Parts: sequence; C-alpha cells; structure tokens
Amino acid sequence: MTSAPTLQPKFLPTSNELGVVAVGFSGGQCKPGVDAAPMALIEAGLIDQLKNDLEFKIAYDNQVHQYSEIQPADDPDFRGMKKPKAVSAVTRKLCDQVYEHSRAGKFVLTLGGDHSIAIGTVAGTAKATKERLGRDIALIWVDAHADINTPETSESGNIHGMPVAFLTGLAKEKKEDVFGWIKEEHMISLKKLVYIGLRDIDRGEKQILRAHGVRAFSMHDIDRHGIGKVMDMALGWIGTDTPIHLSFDVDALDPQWAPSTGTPVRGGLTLREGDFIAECVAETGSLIALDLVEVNPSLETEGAQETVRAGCSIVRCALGDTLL
Ligand SMILES: NC(=[NH2+])NCCC[C@H](N)C(=O)O
Ligand SMILES: [Mn+2]
Ligand SMILES: [Mn+2]
Repeated sequence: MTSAPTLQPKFLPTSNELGVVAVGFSGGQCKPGVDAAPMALIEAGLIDQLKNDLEFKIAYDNQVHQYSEIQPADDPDFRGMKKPKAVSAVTRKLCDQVYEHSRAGKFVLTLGGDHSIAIGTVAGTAKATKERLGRDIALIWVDAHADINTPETSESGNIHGMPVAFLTGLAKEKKEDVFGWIKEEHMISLKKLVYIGLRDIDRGEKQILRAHGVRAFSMHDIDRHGIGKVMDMALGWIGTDTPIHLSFDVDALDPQWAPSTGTPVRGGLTLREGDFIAECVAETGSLIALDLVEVNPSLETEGAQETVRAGCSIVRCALGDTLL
C-alpha cells in the first residue's frame, strides 16, 4: 500500500519524523539468535517501506547495536539475576539513544532484541516526555507474559521477565551498575500500565498484578469480549490526553503465526488481532514510541520468515499504514 502519513499525532511536532534504533541484544534471556532480529526485519524491507511507502523521514544510524564494547567480562549472578551488569549497561546506553530521539520530538521505533531492552526504551521516552511536555506516559504491553517479576519473584533469573518491575519501581537496586541508574524521571505509574494478550503469568506476578490493581486484558478477556471491545476498554483506561509507548512482544501472537520466539505460548492472538491492536493504538494519535521484540529467526527456522513478516506488519500498522 502506498500512502502518505495519515496520522495526526497529538504529542509530536511533526507527523513524519521517525528515529530508529536497532538493538541486537539477547542478554536478557538464554537463547542466542534474538540478536539477529533487527537485521532480519530490515532485510525484509521494513525501513525501506517506512521511508518509501509511509513517507517517514528516518533518522537511523545504519547499525545494529550489539553493545559488546560496554558489556563487562565479569558478570556474576546478583539477586538471582543473570547477566545483571550487561543488561544494566546496555539498557542504560539504549535509554540515552531513545531519549535523544524522543526529546527532539521524533517518534521512536526500537527493533529488539529480547524484552529486557524495554527497560532502556521506556526509561528514555518517559524521561524525554516529562521534559518535553511535562507529562507522564502510558505503557501498553502486548505480550503472552507480564514481564513484571522482581529479581526475588523470578523463577528463571532472566531479566527479560523483569523489565516492567524495574520501570514501575517495584524492583529497586541501589548499585549504579545494576539498574541503580533508573531514577524517578525514567519510571512510569502502575496506573498507566495496560497489558493485552496475557496467558502465561508466574505466581509472584499474579500477586503483584492483583495487589496493585494493574489493568490487564488476558486472552480470556479477548475471547469473552472480542478484541474490539478490549481495545475500547484498554484505550479508555488510558484516556485521550496521554502519550503512549507501545511495547510489543511478538510472542503475544499465537505460535501458529509467530513460531520463532524464545518463549512461545499456545492460545495467543491471531495475526489480524495483533495488527488490529497496533491499528487501534495508531488511531489514537497518541503513540510516541514502539518496541518490537523477541523475534528469534534461529528458532523454528521454517517459520522464521513468517515471524519476521508478522513483526513487520505490526510495525507498519502501528505507524498508520492501514488506516484510511
Ligand atoms: N519477554 C519474555 N518473553 N518474557 C518471558 C518471561 C517468562 C517468565 N515469566 C520469566 O520470568 O522468566
Ligand atoms: Mn513474552
Ligand atoms: Mn515480553
């Protein structure tokens, strides 16, 4: 489809400036391959489509950041977390990169990488938006998982299952080199967090969600009400005057559509439901940033191209490609 941008963004000075950050980082979990996702998405033509078809003015440094230069050699487990210093250093650096784009009023697209990278992306847009507009952002987390474990509730020690806990201040650590750099200005309110697509939540996570009354729409809710009603409720909760960061884990989709991901869970969203979620968020005009994470082309390699295509489709939909 060829179309000029139809989005009328409420919180960005122009409708067509896009900062892209490619993050080839897999240290938030144990399976190699998720670092190859940005290249796979770009080789599938994603950035060209955004530039040529959607007419975005793209600010991209033409590199997939591996951040090997800032990852410590010695990185023992800490409070049960695996690779705590590496994930902290990478997300801190990514936070600065995303902050720069967002502070300048650009829409920010981050291609991951595992979901631990959202510590950096959300911290960056939260800080930039507080400074630029004096506002707090809302966070829509589309995922089979809640990723809200604290180091203590986590059963795996994988930090990609913890980003939301660090971003909301539920998990705290004073050590500067283990997420101590995350300050109030980087954080979001649990009241402005909305989940869609949940179906595999750890015991400790369920307690956290209940205790804090977090707004969450599980696959059960989607089956009961339909995705249209769920999106009305999700966006109604956020309201029309709040900038939105959308963090989309490809494993929210059913493995039938997106098999190439590290922690697949059956019973997920159809491709069309995933695109619909992205379209509804685009339609609000409030979207300021998008993450696409957890595509791992080296897993289920027969399905890798399909998973990559699903990822590209979600990004295009979130950027308004399919809106009339
Ligand atoms: N971003 C993801 N795919 N996260 C999966 C997390 C799985 C599990 N809840 C854990 O803490 O390890
Ligand atoms: Mn997930
Ligand atoms: Mn996730």
